[in-house]
Amino acid sequence: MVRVKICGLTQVDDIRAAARVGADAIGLVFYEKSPRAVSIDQARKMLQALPPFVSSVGLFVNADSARVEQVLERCPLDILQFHGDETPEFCRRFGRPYLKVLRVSGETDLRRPLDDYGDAQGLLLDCAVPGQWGGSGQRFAWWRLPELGKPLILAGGLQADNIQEAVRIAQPYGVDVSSGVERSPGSKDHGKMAEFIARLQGL
Ligand SMILES: O=C(O)c1ccccc1N[C@@H]1O[C@H](COP(=O)(O)O)[C@@H](O)[C@H]1O
Repeated sequence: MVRVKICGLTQVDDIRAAARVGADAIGLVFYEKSPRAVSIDQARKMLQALPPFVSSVGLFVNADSARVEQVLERCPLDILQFHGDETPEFCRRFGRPYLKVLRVSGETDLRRPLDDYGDAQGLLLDCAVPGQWGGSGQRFAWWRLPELGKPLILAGGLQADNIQEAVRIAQPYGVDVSSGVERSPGSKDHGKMAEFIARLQGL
């Protein structure tokens, strides 16, 4: 079964719903310019509602180390997701499991980034959209991802209607969805979250 992360949650109710419908991980956006950004206080409350065996991921975009440390001091995050131009040195500075995001538009040689970010838990592939860091709802041209000994996670424009095709083509370790399960930016649609996971289970 492909692992699922639902990202960009902003409400305690969304956390409970994501866990109920079977998400393996939830993502909280600590990037102030995102419509899905959460404050540290909001994140703490949401994480308190997280049931066991569901991982929490904190998403950052070119944050400075002090900001990441400040979040980590107050929020018990399991994994960091670096969605900007962070260097390998920066990503490993916190001594926490992390995912590095690569923005791609189609078939890309992943060996170099895998070497550079050799201690990452995995690489997450999102669609390259000029002027946007992520959460764009845009997909890239999927291709069969190679076996390179590191989990590869597919993101970018995923939704219930295309998730089966995406997984059949790319065969990723996991998928990450945000805008495809929303009614408006930052407001998750619980029915769409359930449908997304049901389609994956139907594969
Ligand atoms: O969600 C955001 O607002 C966001 C902002 C900045 C960087 C990344 C962001 N979200 C991540 O982008 C991908 C794709 O999202 P979508 O499913 O196409 O909406 C995903 O990893 C989100 O977590």
